[in-house]
Amino acid sequence: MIIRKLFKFENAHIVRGCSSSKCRSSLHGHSYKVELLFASNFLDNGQMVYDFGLMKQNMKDLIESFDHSIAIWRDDNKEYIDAMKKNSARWVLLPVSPSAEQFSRVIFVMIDKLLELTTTINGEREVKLHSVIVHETDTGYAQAFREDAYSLNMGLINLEEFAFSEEVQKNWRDSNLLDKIKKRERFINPKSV
Ligand SMILES: Nc1nc2c(c(=O)[nH]1)N=C([C@H](O)[C@H](O)COP(=O)(O)OP(=O)(O)OP(=O)(O)O)CN2
Repeated sequence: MIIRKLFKFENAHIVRGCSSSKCRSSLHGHSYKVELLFASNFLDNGQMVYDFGLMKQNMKDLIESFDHSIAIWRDDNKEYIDAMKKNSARWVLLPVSPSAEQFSRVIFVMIDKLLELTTTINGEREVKLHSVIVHETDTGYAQAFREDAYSLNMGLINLEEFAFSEEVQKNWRDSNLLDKIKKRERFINPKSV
């Protein structure tokens, strides 16, 4: 069975090198919709694959990092990167360019790592992240499956190379969220949410 949970955020970016001129040369924003799809052949004590409420903790915080922030590709030109960081309190620096495709891969890797490190306590079994869909507009979206997220053909997504501004980190329930994931520390799901 597959379940899906929708998240939303507002984000600004430039996607260098693409064919659409307005997209590659002007800073612009989108109201993103992100769908996380989880799969399991089992149900938990509440007869659910994975309680949607549990997704609104650290998973939501990771996705909300992009809300009202600027997604910056670390290989963009230094002048642009410095200007974005100087003028926006909320920014996320990524090892890949922020196209819908790369956003779906980035979010896949973040959520997948978090899920892998999470001890579930309500009978959840073999819950896997199936795919991540990122709707950039009402008419265009990208869907990353596991093989896409970890495909070297599309560029390595290494969490070590992510940087979140202080203002972004301040809004995480757990201010060490990313460091804990990087250090592969374990998370235990709350009993009640
Ligand atoms: N495959 C992709 N193509 C494009 C991406 C992308 O991430 N992946 N991104 C863009 C731009 O960010 C652009 O702002 C969105 O482009 P577009 O879909 O053309 O947006 P519109 O709102 O103009 O779409 P309409 O369907 O015409 O309303 C470009 N391409």
